[in-house]
Amino acid sequence: MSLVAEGLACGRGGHALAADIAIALAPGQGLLLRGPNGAGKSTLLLTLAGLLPPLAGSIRYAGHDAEAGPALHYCGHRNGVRARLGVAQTLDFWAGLNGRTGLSIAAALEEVGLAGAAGLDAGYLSAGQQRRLALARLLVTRRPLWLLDEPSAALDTAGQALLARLLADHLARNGLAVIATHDAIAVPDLSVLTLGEAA
Ligand SMILES: Nc1ncnc2c1ncn2[C@@H]1O[C@H](COP(=O)(O)OP(=O)(O)OP(=O)(O)O)[C@@H](O)[C@H]1O
Repeated sequence: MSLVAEGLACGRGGHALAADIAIALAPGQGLLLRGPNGAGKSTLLLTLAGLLPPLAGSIRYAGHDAEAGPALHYCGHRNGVRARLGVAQTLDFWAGLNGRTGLSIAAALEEVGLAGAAGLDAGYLSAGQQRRLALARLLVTRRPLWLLDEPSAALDTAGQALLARLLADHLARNGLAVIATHDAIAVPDLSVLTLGEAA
């Protein structure tokens, strides 16, 4: 699959935060969104996800087989974790909702370093562990495009290395990714789009 956005403007309440955006991502390519607080990075991700309408321009996802399911994962600031639901149950819920097209629940928890916490209520996880659980959702359902908003928030050094590895593996499988972040992401050859100063 490839992603092409042309002449794209995005904003809130009809007020444009970023305009004239051009994005072209081929299979295996990733894009970092940079820019100060309020520049519109989250707004652009929501627009690419189809959760906000573009104010101008077009977004095309070419070469995706709709019968294979939705093209993208949107992973926002919130982890989507319910305190009283177990860790494995949480992931099982998401896999049931989104499709069991990736790793098993056990394998995904192992991958993100949460195998030992599988039976705990998710509310007992630390902030970084909850973020790891949110990232595990990307693994139990395979989708070609990952839209990630501050994915490294609360992750320790090992968690950031894990995130980089998951991203590199995803891109190596011809996936695509757009990542809004203030942090360094140790994945080679990511392109960068910097949005302007906050109003
Ligand atoms: N529902 C809304 N109505 C009006 N303005 C909004 C709404 N939601 C967000 N905004 C404004 O849009 C601007 C862009 O917000 P956005 O979250 O896209 O920025 P960001 O670049 O992701 O910032 P950060 O680096 O802090 O995450 C902010 O000034 C914010 O206050």
